[in-house]
Amino acid sequence: MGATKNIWEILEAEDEASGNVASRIPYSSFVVDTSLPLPVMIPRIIQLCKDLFKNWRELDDSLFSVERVSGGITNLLLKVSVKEESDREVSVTVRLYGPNTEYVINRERELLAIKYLSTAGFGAKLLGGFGNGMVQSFINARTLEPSDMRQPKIAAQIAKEVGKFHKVDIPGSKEPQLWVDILKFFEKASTLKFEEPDKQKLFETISFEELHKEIIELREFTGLLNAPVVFAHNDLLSGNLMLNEEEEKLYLIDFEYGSYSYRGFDIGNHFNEYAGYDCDYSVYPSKEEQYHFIKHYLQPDKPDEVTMGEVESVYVETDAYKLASHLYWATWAIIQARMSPIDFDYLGYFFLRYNEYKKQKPLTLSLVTSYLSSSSV
Ligand SMILES: Nc1ncnc2c1ncn2[C@@H]1O[C@H](COP(=O)(O)OP(=O)(O)OP(=O)(O)O)[C@@H](O)[C@H]1O
Repeated sequence: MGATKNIWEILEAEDEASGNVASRIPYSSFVVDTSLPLPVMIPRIIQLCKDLFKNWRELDDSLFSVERVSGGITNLLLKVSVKEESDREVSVTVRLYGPNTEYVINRERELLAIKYLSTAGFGAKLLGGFGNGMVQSFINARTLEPSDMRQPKIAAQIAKEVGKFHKVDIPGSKEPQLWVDILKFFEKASTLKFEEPDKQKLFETISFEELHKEIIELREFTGLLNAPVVFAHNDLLSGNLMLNEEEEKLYLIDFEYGSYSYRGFDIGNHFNEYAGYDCDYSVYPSKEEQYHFIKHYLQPDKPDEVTMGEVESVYVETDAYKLASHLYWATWAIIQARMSPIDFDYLGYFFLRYNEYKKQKPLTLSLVTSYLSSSSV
């Protein structure tokens, strides 16, 4: 928890140095025990909100209502609504970090990203921080389902928003983190021990030597593309896309995995997510659907004027880095299988992603090789 506080101190110092004190985000050292049942937790959440926001301090607890927001598998997300006046209700979300999430999420990187991305108009506004979580604005929109993402109009909206997101400048190092993160996951995953004998047995069937070789080879191979590096979301699954149809406004949310990375990774990873948690890769977008997305990504106002050369280069990068996305989430899943309190078959998920990686690899290698030999990359 101390580490989280340090990050807030750094952000505060940055604001002070840049004279940006007016927009300073309140921080409370309050910690909410995530194992508490919701009725016991509610008064603590109200107390936390009062501690953070001065204008709520004098309000009676009966003016607050707290409910669980469904959908999150990593964190506990609550909606707090406050009747500030008889005709004015304000809602915020309170996110409590899930136990052990620090093994796969760099909170410092996440907070920096939220700060700059929310200023650039992406995601929910950051309103406050506390010992084991943060408070953000509540977004009035529906969360997408995997099947929504391939609807041409929605796909174009997503592509356009991702294109804008990739243009945001986040201060600090611009070194791509993809392989650093995959290797970090690998180091942790390869040294785990499971208490449950069944899980340990299944874990022992994983060849870490082979997995390591695949990671290094794919890093070398994708490196040949010299692919552009952007600040990438890295987790563009349907649950992280919210759409307000009336306002035609699409929100990219949840920047937990955001980092500088290859644009093809963000797009290939998004396409892999058409398959949902069931990993039905038969629904991976067709070449035509990918071109539609890529054209809107590259030129939202005049998608038909994008040159085929530009479309083809993003298409090839996407296909190459979709393999990296399988390796990323496969190694991540091994750690989750050991660390996450969530009842999900993470080891099964590892095998689904790794097997798909092996299945797709020959086709992708031949696509990239013929692209490289026909162009002067
Ligand atoms: N600011 C917000 N306003 C309204 N709803 C939100 C907000 N943030 C998240 N949600 C809803 O909560 C769900 C889970 O949020 P989020 O993805 O941030 O949590 P998570 O625990 O990191 O989940 P996962 O691990 O599945 O990505 C979203 O799919 C969305 O439906």
